[in-house]
Amino acid sequence: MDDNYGKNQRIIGLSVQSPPSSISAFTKPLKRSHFNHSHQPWYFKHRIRNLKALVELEKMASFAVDVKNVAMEVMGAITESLGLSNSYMREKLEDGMQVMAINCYPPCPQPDRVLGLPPHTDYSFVTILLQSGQGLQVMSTNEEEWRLIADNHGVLHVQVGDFLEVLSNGSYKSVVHRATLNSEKTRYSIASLHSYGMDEKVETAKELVDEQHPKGYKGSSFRDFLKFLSTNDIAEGSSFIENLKIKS
Ligand SMILES: O=C(O)CCC(=O)C(=O)O
Ligand SMILES: [Fe+2]
Repeated sequence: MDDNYGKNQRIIGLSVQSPPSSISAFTKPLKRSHFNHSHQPWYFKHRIRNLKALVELEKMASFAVDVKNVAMEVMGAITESLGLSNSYMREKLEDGMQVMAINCYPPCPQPDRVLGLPPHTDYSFVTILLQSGQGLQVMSTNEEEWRLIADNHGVLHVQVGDFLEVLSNGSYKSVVHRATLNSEKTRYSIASLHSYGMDEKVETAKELVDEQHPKGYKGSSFRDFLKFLSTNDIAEGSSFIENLKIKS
């Protein structure tokens, strides 16, 4: 069987809201997008050529703004749950980055033999995912089994990423997840990953560090993550969060 059959065809749009300027933007695409970086550049070229595509792009932009608002709300509630204020990271997150990954998984005749996306964690504080059908699986907290996330139409799935594990000093754990395939129909997902700006380091909140809870993670930025990506293969099991852990 062709090894790539049914595998994720990923199209990435990056939105950078603070300098240095962006690779490609979704949140205000008609004003300031430049789709010069994509795993499949033909996609955007094709899409922005006609009016219908522009309308779709506008829908995507408005979805991106809505999702960002959800992420802001969720992160406010999470920092509160950690005993920090609701606005603890509001400004940095507001001015930060939102990466939208649109994933397309064509049907596969032997879905048990191939994965759409291999197990990984996301670098983000939170990832918010919309899926067209089920396929996302998360590793249980005891690391013993994969759990399928139900496909409730239109429901947003919120998932903890590496930066939240760092900020919370390990109270929140970055979720290991993967995408599985099915033999019947193409599945789409839109993942929205939220973080600080390119060079803003995420540090463990000092309020969460004491003698019983020593600082467990090195600080890092989105650029540090990109550097890590350039020399490590996440598909082969390299883990950014493992790399940030301070070994005692
Ligand atoms: O398609 C999915 O269900 C997962 C997507 C994902 O994990 C990602 O884009 O990082
Ligand atoms: Fe992911």
